[in-house]
Amino acid sequence: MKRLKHPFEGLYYIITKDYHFVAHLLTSIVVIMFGFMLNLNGIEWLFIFSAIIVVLILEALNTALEETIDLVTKEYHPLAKHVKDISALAVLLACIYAVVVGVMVFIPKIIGLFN
Ligand SMILES: Nc1ncnc2c1ncn2[C@@H]1O[C@H](COP(=O)(O)OP(=O)(O)OP(=O)(O)O)[C@@H](O)[C@H]1O
Repeated sequence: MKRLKHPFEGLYYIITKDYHFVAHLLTSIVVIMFGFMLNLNGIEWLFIFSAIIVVLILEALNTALEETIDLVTKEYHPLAKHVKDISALAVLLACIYAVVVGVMVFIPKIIGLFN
């Protein structure tokens, strides 16, 4: 239980400070609701959950890196820019993966509803 305390403190902090993380969480809840409505199978759930988790993990690491950089310097520094930009790129790549998974899983299901 003691080892869970710190991750939950991190969760509380990121939910209260990072609206991007909250947006990802809310989007995930909507996607999961659609998953139940469209009766996804096991493999489809696996892809959906992997996409959700990858985005949330990378958004959390992105926030941690941003805070680390801000701790080191508030001044403009090219290396600080590189770290933040690369970290943002990692989140963007995860989001692209999530969109591809979402389209490939949900579009055939939605088309199936009309056939
Ligand atoms: N110390 C710095 N030195 C150089 N460039 C910086 C620095 N801090 C931020 N930047 C640039 O500004 C961009 C935005 O940084 P910022 O810390 O505001 O993150 P963000 O993407 O707006 O995330 P959030 O909205 O979660 O804070 C970075 O991607 C980087 O290009």
